[in-house]
Parts: sequence; structure tokens; C-alpha cells
Amino acid sequence: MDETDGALREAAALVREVPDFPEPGVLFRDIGPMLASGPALGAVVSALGRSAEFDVVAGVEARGFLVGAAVAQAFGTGVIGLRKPGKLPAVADRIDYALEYGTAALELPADTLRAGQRVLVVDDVLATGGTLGAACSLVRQSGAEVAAAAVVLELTALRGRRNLPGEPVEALLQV
Ligand SMILES: O=P(O)(O)OC[C@H]1O[C@H](OP(=O)(O)OP(=O)(O)O)[C@H](O)[C@@H]1O
Ligand SMILES: Nc1ncnc2[nH]cnc12
Repeated sequence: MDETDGALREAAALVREVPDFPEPGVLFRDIGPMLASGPALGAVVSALGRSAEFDVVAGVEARGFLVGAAVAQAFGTGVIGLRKPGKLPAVADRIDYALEYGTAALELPADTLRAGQRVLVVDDVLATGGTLGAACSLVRQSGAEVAAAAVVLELTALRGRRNLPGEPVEALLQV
């Protein structure tokens, strides 16, 4: 185990399990306490940024914004936000998808990505894969490339990777 593994292991211990949130039957993994720790956030940001070579980060609303902006700053790139509907003044594209609990959509802001840019897609959690799949599709439909789809935590029981065939998924932690 190297220094990075040790720091990530300590970070993993800060993930809180919340039964029956946001609805009965869902075991919610709350990475809030992990992000609130400076050393844990530092370990997560460094590891995510090493997932691939990239020109810009695309963070997924909402918790992907927290991690994505930190990765962009640490690695000297800009960041764009892939947003829930109704937030953007100008929308380039939209994709609707299914969630572990409910349905959702993501929108790509206009005039952000350029063709050929290498994009590091960042989110906090990979569950069923719908969100990450929509994020990657938005990036690709814009003409940019998905350098990696990087998440802090993968919930393996939900088999999200099955819904992301061919996507370069990188998960720092798995439960
Ligand atoms: O793999 P999936 O099944 O698509 O689920 C993963 C998504 O679910 C959560 O977002 P959510 O929309 O619940 O909330 P947030 O706005 O708090 O990030 C999480 O932050 C991921 O974005
Ligand atoms: N069980 C879960 N815990 C945290 N975030 C999630 N996003 C989707 N499912 C989740």
C-alpha cells in the first residue's frame, strides 16, 4: 500500500451510510464528511486528476461541482458544470435518464466545450450509471472527447458499469 492508498483508505472511512434516504430502501452514501476533511479532499482531488490527461473538467450537478472544481484548480484547467434542467440561460444539449431513485436530466451549457477537447467528467457517486452515461454522451455529442469518467465512489451492487459500455470509468473507491 503506497501513500496514496493510505490517504484514500482514510478518506473512505469518512463516508457516512444513511439508511432509507432519500426514500425507503435506499442506502445513501454521504461523502459530505469526506469532503469536509482537508486531507481527505486533497487525496481525492489528486487521485481523480491523475485519472487521465485532460484539457477541461466537466462536473455533474450538484456534488460533482464540489469535486470537479477542486480537481480543475489543482491541475490548472477550467471547469464546466453539467446542470439539472431550468438553471442555464443558454443550453447546447440535453439528455434525460433514469436514476436509482426517480428520473433526471442533464444539460450542457452553450459555448463551453470545443470539438477535440479532452474532458475529465467528474461526479461523486456511480450508482446505476445513468448520470455518468448522460454526462459522457453530452460531452461526446458536442464533439469533445471523454478522457475519463471519474467518480469518487462506485456502488458496485448497482452495476452501473453495465450501463456504461466502452466508457473509460475510473472509481477511486468501491463499496
Ligand atoms: O449512477 P446514478 O444512478 O445515475 O446515480 C448517481 C448520481 O446520483 C446522485 O445525484 P443526485 O441527482 O441524487 O443528487 P445531487 O444533485 O445531490 O448530486 C449522485 O451525485 C450522482 O450524480
Ligand atoms: N445510494 C446512493 N448514495 C449516494 N449517492 C447516490 N446516488 C445514487 N444513489 C446513491
